[in-house]
Amino acid sequence: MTGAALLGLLAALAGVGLAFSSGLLISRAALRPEDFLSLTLLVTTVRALGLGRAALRYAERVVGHAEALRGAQRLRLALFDTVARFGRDLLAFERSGDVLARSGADVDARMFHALRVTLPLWALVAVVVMVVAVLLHLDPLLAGLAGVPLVVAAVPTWLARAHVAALAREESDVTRRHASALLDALASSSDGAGRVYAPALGVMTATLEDLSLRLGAVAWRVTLLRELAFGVAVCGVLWRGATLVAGGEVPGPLLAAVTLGTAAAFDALTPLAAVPAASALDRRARERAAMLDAVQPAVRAPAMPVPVRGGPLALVDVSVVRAGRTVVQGATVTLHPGDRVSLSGPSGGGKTTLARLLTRDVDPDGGRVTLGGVDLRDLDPDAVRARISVHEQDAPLLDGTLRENVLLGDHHAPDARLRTLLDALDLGHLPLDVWVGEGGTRLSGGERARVSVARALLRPSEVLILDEPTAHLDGTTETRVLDVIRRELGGRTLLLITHREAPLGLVMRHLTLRGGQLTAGAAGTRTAI
Ligand SMILES: Nc1ncnc2c1ncn2[C@@H]1O[C@H](COP(=O)(O)OP(=O)(O)OP(=O)(O)O)[C@@H](O)[C@H]1O
Repeated sequence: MTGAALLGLLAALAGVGLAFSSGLLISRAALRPEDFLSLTLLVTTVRALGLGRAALRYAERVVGHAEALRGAQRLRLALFDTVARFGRDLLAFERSGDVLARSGADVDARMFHALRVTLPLWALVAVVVMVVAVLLHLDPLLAGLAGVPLVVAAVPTWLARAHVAALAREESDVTRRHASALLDALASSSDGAGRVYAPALGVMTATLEDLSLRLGAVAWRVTLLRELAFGVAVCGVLWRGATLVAGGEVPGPLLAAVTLGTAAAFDALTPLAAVPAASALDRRARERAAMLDAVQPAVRAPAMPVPVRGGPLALVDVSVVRAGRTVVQGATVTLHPGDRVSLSGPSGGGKTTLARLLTRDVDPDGGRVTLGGVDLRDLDPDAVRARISVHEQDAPLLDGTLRENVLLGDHHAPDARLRTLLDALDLGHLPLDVWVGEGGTRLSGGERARVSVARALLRPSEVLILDEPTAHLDGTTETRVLDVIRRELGGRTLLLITHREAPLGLVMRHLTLRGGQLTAGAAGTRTAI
């Protein structure tokens, strides 16, 4: 049992003890106020239990939440490790609403399991045992009249557990689907597609309302039966206690004590109502975690990685099949350190896929991708990626300031360096502190791309992969950006993916990917430098 559970259990027992001793004190004080010494002892007991119960509750909350937060930290780190395995492909496996639910509701369900499930069950057992043991000492019938309703009051919760668990699981599933659909609707609201989601969101909202009403209906029935059991127990104890007092078998002051003690014991039943739902959500969260663990990401790190030693990056007879279609077939090319190569070809022809082979975001279905002659599959993917700086086609930006986004390239870059680079990229009108919005939505497509290019250029790396860095730009700005790339490149290897004419002086070789075939030289008027 955890420290918090032990404290909670003691607090529950202290609550019953407090009611019992208070009843005793009130009756004693009323019947024999002159018996000062025994009253002093009772007053002290009541005070000790009152303060003790508050202190125990407080300590249980502090210790319990500290334990839960430590558990949440472990769970979140494990979750980040799991989702990080998917790299940039995460959203091909998980919808963003699901990722949100995993890091919110699922972690909550698992971290509070001990407080919401284990503790209430232990506390109830301890309280029932204590009350029955004390009352048995006085009279078996008295013990039965208090103990039986206490146990019976727990039965409706027990009987309703499967129903409540099913409703809670459905509620959590619908909430997750609702979050996913809402995020999709928000993400696509600019082209009106959000309206497509409205009917489905309406249905899910209605389902959630219905589920909440059905859970409420179960809760009030369980509460009503618990209160009935409470009434039966208190009346029964009063009746039997009064009979015993009248017969002289039990001293009068004990009547108030056992009645109040029995009433207080019912407090232990209150948290029980939440146990089936909490337990079901914990199980659901564990199942979902196990399912995600079982999914194989596109790439896996080797158990014993070979140390990365640099050298040429090469594709050796590489083939890639995506969605049943061969997008790269038998591609062979070597990028020597300092090479500057452009890659063009029709849309959907596999250029980005080829770049992702080099960063090991995907593995080839045939052939090998090597760094310094070693297959990337034998290297630590993080170490490989640390050597490569990438500007992705859709230029994803994080919700934050311009400075925060560019600093992702190099955390130590001073403001002056950022400013010079951004000014050179024609972004002088954007202050470093400007908020770029979620995904960079407060910037234009061309501005977003240039921020992403700045970040890639800033990153200390040996290889630079720029996937259509000038796709959104007018001719003048494009020339400017290509000049900056040329200046900032230094001796780095460059792979420039472009649909446009690769600029003279920037690249040394042209590659074309067409119909899955990678060929040297480009169609049309290109001139190799
Ligand atoms: N994660 C994925 N799962 C399945 N298929 C994919 C995935 N990513 C890309 N594809 C498919 O692979 C093919 C090549 O895509 P890729 O993005 O490499 O093309 P591209 O040449 O870069 O295109 P563009 O010039 O339009 O950017 C496409 O048919 C695409 O649908």
